[in-house]
Amino acid sequence: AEVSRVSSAILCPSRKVYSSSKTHKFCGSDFAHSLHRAHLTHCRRCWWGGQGAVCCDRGLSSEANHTDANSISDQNSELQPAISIKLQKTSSIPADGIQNQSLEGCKPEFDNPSEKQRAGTDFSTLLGRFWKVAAPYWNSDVKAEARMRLAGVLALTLATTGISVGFNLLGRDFYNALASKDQEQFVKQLLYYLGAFIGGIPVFVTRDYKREILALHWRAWMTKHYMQQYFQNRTFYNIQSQSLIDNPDQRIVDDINAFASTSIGFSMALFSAAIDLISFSGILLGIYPPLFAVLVVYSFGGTLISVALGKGLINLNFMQEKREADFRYGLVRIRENAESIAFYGGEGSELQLLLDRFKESFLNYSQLLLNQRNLDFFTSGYRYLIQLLPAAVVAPLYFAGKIEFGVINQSFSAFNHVLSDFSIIVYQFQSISSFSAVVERLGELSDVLEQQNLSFESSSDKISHSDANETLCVLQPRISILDVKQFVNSNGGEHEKGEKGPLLKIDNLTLQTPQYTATLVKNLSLVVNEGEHLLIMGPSGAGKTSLLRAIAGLWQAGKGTIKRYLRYEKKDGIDSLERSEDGHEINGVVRVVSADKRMNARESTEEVKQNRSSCDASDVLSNSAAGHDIDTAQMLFFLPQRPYLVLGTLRQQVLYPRWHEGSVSSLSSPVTHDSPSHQRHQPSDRDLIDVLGRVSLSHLLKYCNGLDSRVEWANVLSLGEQQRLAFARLLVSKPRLVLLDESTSSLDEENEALLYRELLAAGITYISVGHRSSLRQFHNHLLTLAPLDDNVDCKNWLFAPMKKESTFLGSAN
Ligand SMILES: Nc1ncnc2c1ncn2[C@@H]1O[C@H](COP(=O)(O)OP(=O)(O)OP(=O)(O)O)[C@@H](O)[C@H]1O
Repeated sequence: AEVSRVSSAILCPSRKVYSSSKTHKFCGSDFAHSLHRAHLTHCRRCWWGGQGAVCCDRGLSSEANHTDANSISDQNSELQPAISIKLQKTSSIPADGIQNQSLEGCKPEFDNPSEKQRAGTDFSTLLGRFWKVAAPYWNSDVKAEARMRLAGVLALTLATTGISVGFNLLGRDFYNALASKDQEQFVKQLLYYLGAFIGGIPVFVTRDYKREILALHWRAWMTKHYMQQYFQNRTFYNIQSQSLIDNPDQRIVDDINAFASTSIGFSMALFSAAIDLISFSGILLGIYPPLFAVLVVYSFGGTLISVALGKGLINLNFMQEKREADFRYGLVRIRENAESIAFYGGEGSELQLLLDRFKESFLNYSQLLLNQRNLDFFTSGYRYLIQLLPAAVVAPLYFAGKIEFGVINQSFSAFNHVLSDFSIIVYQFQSISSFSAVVERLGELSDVLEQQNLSFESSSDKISHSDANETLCVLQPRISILDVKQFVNSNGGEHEKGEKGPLLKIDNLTLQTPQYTATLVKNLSLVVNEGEHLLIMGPSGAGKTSLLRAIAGLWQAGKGTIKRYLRYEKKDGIDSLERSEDGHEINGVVRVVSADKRMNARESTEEVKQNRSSCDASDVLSNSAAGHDIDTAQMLFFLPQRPYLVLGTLRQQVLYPRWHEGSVSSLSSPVTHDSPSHQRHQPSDRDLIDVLGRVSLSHLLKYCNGLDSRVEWANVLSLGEQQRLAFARLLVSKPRLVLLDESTSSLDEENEALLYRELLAAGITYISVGHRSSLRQFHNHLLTLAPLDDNVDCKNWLFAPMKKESTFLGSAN
């Protein structure tokens, strides 16, 4: 899409309305994204209006060529020069209309990015997208197998064309025998015909079967490929939290399926059309050359008219897919939140919301049907006229006695073949339009996945695009997250006796929301040592959960460093090449910064490549998602307020998220020191039952018939039970550090104390977020966050040791 359409309004409270005056070759979401990255969306308040509004506060450099005196560039911007782009004042949106629409904070992203791009997808973009989506499979590690299958299908298609030509010749002789009342010849031709059917039909059936099989394998490969990218570097999370595209699930399930089967179908149709054209054109030219000329004029005229009539169908099909997916998603949400809705008595509102969604689908489909009807008026006439056309052209020759009756039938058959080859666009226009929508949706998904993984890997945090004279250059500050590998001593001990090393160091951290729209924490520095538990408090919305997100690596917008000392490596395995400049030795422990995020990204890519090599339909489901930093995830655990319960058995609930690997840390081994990943083992039933007992959930075993019973856990368990189950997971996994986000909020004080005691006993260090003052007694330090005041340039946090008002920790230690 063109930027001038997408960002038709760039609006700011203190400035006027701008739009790009020039067409850029960026699609809408790329552009909007780039603006976000460039910190152009820093305003706290902005005005909205028009289509695809992007609000900005600073960042456009003074190099920008403005036609208005009220320059949009911000001389105070820390980030300039960030972007060089030609701008002009737009008159499309009245200023009054805008100023009446003030919103709290900037809207971070388009509501419906896909919808903003609807206007401008041209044929070459579509073709580019098709190539981008289709090509990887044919160049992948399974390319030899894929190409062999394709060659087989092509050979069968060729064979079926040959058989069709044979039928055509047989038909001519058959009708000639009939017309000349030659019974002997007629019976002979009839037998030939039957023989040809018996020999030919299996070839047609086998071709169709092989074609479907090829499409299935292609789909399997693409599904795995897209899912790997979707899970890599937590892209699924970014897509959701930043609303990058709508309904990725539908794109992965339905669109890939449609893409693979339709691509194969169309390719084969085109291939057989080309062969047919060559074979039957000869026959037709041999019968009567003017007939061929009539056919060419007829089919080209028909194609042009159908393209003109049906051009709106592509967009309508695209939107139909989206509307249907939105409607289905709405219903899924009802199922997931049935109880809350029932408690609220929200049926009426939900019904209305869903009906509104369905209405959108209905209206779009009505429009689609209208367009199809108009196209059908034409295509039906086009189809029926060909019943008469060849006979009308050739009949004078027959009446003049220049050709036999069988030739009329032969010309009719050849005409039909050649015409349907020439008219492939007319006949298939509706399928082509829905296929184009599929290509676009998958192209968008592919762009977003690529962009996410690219931005993750980009070492300079600088993304630039160039387009002829226009250059968009974006600076994107991000928090550095360093995973520091620790090497255990040969005696298994990590530190000198009594020494507690750091688990987490935060250095000068400024944290912002993912689209850089708001700053939540400024210049935070703190250290969490092993066994020193931190409580984070502060008013709602101050950024407590967001800080945990940053520590977990989910949010990286901002600056500063977070170092996590969570990974182990055997000391014997030290590779000198792994040591970075930061590597140094403290108290006999070698600490090496060896696994920052970028390195993980490269490792992940390698892993994905390896996984790709073994991709076939059978292992699509068996292979685990690649590209996740398992070691760190193992050592760092996050417990949200509302635990996520998987669809599975009680055993799987407790072992989540590692049950598929069969590798969790030993329940009997000490947590903090000797737990390199290779020493983990699958906990026994006894271990699991024991751990359920420790979190007061033994009753579940009786109530639901053992560890392997399958129940809709999220519906059956109370929120407090779910929170206790989450603690059971924690005790099984035994991470070094756990982030607890109000994860005991639904529990009574007694159970809360019980769970914290278990954590202490297991030697797990924790960082809790909470509002209840009862939590204080379980922690050594308190971090208090306050909402950030933009007008005051000072830190909004206080980090201090907790007063010894309770003896809980002292007695526990
Ligand atoms: N994905 C997001 N994009 C933009 N802003 C967000 C996003 N998620 C949260 N925020 C905003 O960030 C701010 C901090 O949110 P956070 O969840 O960290 O608050 P909190 O201190 O944990 O609040 P509470 O105590 O109510 O849970 C809020 O103003 C919230 O609206």
